[in-house]
Amino acid sequence: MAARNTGMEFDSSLVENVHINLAAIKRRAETLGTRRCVKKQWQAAWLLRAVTCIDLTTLAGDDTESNVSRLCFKAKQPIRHDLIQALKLGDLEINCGAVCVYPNRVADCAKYLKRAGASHIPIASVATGFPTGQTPLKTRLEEIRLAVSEGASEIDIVINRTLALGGDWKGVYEEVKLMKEACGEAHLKTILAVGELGTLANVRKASMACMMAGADFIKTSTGKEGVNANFVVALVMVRAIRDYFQLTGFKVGFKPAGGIRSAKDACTWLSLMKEELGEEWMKNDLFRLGASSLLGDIERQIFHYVTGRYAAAHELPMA
Ligand SMILES: O=C[C@H](O)COP(=O)(O)O
Repeated sequence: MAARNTGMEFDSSLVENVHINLAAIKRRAETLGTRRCVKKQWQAAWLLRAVTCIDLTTLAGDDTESNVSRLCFKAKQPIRHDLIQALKLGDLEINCGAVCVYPNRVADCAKYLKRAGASHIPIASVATGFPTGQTPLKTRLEEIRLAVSEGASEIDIVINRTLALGGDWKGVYEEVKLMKEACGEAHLKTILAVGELGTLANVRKASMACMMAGADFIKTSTGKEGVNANFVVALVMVRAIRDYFQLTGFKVGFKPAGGIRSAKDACTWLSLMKEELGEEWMKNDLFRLGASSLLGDIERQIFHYVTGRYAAAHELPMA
């Protein structure tokens, strides 16, 4: 992880008079989506990089010890050993960036990552009444402390959209600051839930309020809203990260999440990070892809790269 963002005093000028040039942002986003972003000879390397940036996620009501244990073993060995060898990478160990679960499943992750010899893989827990955040502040803070005590080293909180939609950015800042304190040594990712913020100006303001309060990452979505990660909101968020860095010297990470399912998209996300923030933001201490169903397509593409054909169902045991 990059050096932690210790935040700053609330500065209202950073959340006032925000104007977003929607047409220009959309034009820029279209250039990301349409052109080839990675040369063929680099595709496998980019896909492996993307794997190391995945927060391998399961956030379902029917999560059990058994599917969480599979998730942990998959995070430890996301790409088959023979494919790694076919890429002439020898015994290179590739792990996912983290596993991401509900607080009640954190202890399972700690148990199975240990059993897999992979206790170095961070456990990210969603918290604070994920996905809606509609529980009392005291409960939300307690949930963070509980997840940390069970073994989470990264906490993905949801911001208070009621405060955000009412324009109370100081209120958002103060809650996130308390959440940062509750995290202790754990890294704080703040989920903006962009699909519920109404405007891109609010996305920019929410990004700034969270970073001022000490967010180590800003994350687009819970994966449960109607609108998930997309390149338009991402551009607003990564440019806020750039401005915050210029202002404070703190490097805040970015995590698009929700609906990211294709290997091609994973490369486009990496390309966005490279072009907007530089190569430093293409590594997993400053970039994560929150995804429950992306790894399968990446495996399929790597299989294709190695063998020249697409995998049959039985050839790629999915998580
Ligand atoms: O934080 C991660 C998201 O909940 C994952 O969303 P997804 O299931 O659409 O990949």
